[in-house]
Order: sequence, then structure tokens, then C-alpha cells
Amino acid sequence: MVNKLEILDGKKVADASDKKMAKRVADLKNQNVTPGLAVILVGDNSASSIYVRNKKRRAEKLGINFQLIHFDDSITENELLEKIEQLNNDETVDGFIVQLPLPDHIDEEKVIQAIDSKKDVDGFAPKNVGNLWTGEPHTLPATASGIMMMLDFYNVDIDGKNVVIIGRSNIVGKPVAAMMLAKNATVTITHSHTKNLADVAKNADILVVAIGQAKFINKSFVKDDAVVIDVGMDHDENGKLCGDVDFDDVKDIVSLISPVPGGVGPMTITALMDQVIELAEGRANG
Ligand SMILES: NC(=O)C1=CN([C@@H]2O[C@H](COP(=O)(O)OP(=O)(O)OC[C@H]3O[C@@H](n4cnc5c(N)ncnc54)[C@H](OP(=O)(O)O)[C@@H]3O)[C@@H](O)[C@H]2O)C=CC1
Ligand SMILES: Nc1nc(=O)c2c([nH]1)NC[C@@H]1CN(c3ccc(C(=O)N[C@@H](CCC(=O)O)C(=O)O)cc3)C=[N+]21
Repeated sequence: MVNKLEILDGKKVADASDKKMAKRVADLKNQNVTPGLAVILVGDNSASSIYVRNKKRRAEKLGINFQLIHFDDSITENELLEKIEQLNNDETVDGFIVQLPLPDHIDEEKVIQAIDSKKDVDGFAPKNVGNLWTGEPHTLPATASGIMMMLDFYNVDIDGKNVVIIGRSNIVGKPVAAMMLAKNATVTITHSHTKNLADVAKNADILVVAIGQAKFINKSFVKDDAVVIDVGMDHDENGKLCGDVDFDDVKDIVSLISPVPGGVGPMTITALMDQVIELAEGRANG
């Protein structure tokens, strides 16, 4: 079978949206409002560090105020909660993120609940999660939104399609499921207890992989002509950044695939910046 490989080029989609977003930031600055984003990073998780570095770069490019608050692993839960309270009350900060995962001695649930849902640009606060499933959400998880924006850019039809998601995290798997369902996909969420994962995954017209295992998904998991979205931020045996999908193994059978790097990562940042700008627009309009 002859197959024309097409890449879901997240970098290209991101560059196109940057032009529109920079214009919105300029309009806000004319009204004396500068969008503000703060990020709390505890310790130095590798995927988090990549995310922080690229967010800073993109915020600076777009003219968004970016503030990194970097704590050592030894920070106490109370110190972290105090910082969150301060950001909740800081009028120059439109939105902020607490990078996950957090060290074991900190209760992630408690931290997320402390974030003012109006400033929760990750869309992780319980109120925003609830709204994601019932409609009219205030903020949305950036990775899932970024994936949907990318599929939209490439005119990938979702209605009635079989979407299989591998991974059920609150950051990626579950919000992707909610958004795909809202677009009328038939959604299957799989995880480490799923039996016959390859057979289930082979039903997917659109396969979304977010497990954090380098090159785990090879062509035995992928149907011919499937669309494959690789969320993983892993490292191969040479320490090089790679995804959860073995790109070279599947590239000849898929119809569309997002690479790592240059796929979902840049789209996550696009979706995040879009959300920060939107909150600042809300502030400017009173
Ligand atoms: N590009 C981006 O924008 C982003 C990238 N990432 C990256 O995506 C990956 C996943 O992140 P995240 O969702 O936070 O990960 P988590 O570790 O929170 O969750 C991983 C999920 O994958 C499942 N899983 C793990 N191994 C297997 C397996 N062998 N077979 C089936 N299911 C499996 C787990 O199952 P169970 O629940 O049963 O344990 C769990 O549901 C990471 O590499 C991360 O760095 C994350 C966020 C954003
Ligand atoms: N509260 C919280 N929300 C998150 O959304 C969140 C998090 N914590 N913790 C960590 C993961 C990981 N994540 C990434 C986003 C973009 C890139 C990214 O920019 N990737 C580039 C990397 C390119 C490079 O610089 O080498 C790419 O794929 O092209 C990476 C990783 C968000 N996460």
C-alpha cells in the first residue's frame, strides 16, 4: 500500500497562532494591560524544565509578563500554599501554573484546590474540571486544547471516529477524552491495567498516547492510516528527547503523526498563552 506520510507540525501551527496572539497583546498594552503568567516549579523534573524554558521563551516573544518561582525540593507544603495565596491575590498575574509532579511530601490535591479557579490556566481546579465535562468551562487544560487546535488546523474529522487514548492522567488523558467526546468521537480510555492493549489501540482512527514510556508504541498498536498523536516527553537510550511512539516504526502505516519534538509540545504552549491572553482581555474589559 502506498501511503503519504503527513506530519502534524505543531511548530508551524504555533508560529501561525503567534502572529494573532502578538496582535492581541499589543491591543491590550494600548489599554495599559500586560498579560501576566506565573509558574511555580518545585525541584527539577525534566519534562517540567523543558516546559518552563519554552514557556518563558514564548511569553517573551509575545510580550506576556513571565515570572518563574523556582523552589527547592525541600519546600514545605505550607510554604507552597502561602505562595499560591499570594498569586491568587496578585492583580498583575492573570493566571498561574503549579508544575506537576510535586515531591511526595506535598499533597498535590490540596495544592490544586488552593488555586483560585479564575486563575487556573491549567484547568485543573475541581470547578474547571467539572465544567469541562458539563459545558461552559472557564479554563481548559493546555495540552488537550493544543491537541484539539492542531487537529482542527489539519482538518482532521473527529465526529463519529474511534478515538483511543492511552494514559488516564488528569493532565492529559482525561481532558483529551472529555474534549473528544464533546466533538462526538467514540472514546476509549486505556491505562496500565488494560488487557490486550494492542488490540484495543488497533481500533483507533485517532490514537492519542500519553504514558511517559520512550518509544513504547510500535506498529503492532497502530491501524493502517490512523492519526497518531504523541504526547510523551521521554529520552531515548542516548539521552535524546523522544516520544512515547516509535516514530520510525509506525511512519509508513499512519496517515498523520505528530513528532516529538515539534508536535504537541509547542501546541501546549500555544494553548496556554491563548488562555492567559484571554484572561487579560477579561481584566481589560472589567
Ligand atoms: N507535550 C506536552 O505538552 C506534555 C507532555 N507530557 C508527557 O506525556 C507523558 C505522560 O504524562 P502524564 O499524563 O503526566 O503521565 P502520568 O505518569 O501522570 O500518567 C501516565 C499514564 O499512562 C499509563 N501508562 C503507563 N505505562 C503504561 C503502559 N505500559 N501501558 C498502558 N498505560 C500505561 C498510566 O496508567 P495507570 O493510570 O494505570 O498508572 C497512566 O494513566 C510524559 O512523558 C509527560 O512528560 C505531559 C504533559 C504535557
Ligand atoms: N501543571 C502542569 N501542567 C502541564 O501542562 C505540565 C506539567 N505540569 N508538568 C510537565 C508537563 C510537560 N509539559 C510540556 C509542555 C511542552 C513541552 C515542550 O515545549 N516540548 C517541546 C520540546 C522542544 C525542546 O525544547 O527540545 C516539543 O515537544 O517540541 C514539553 C513538556 C507540560 N506539562
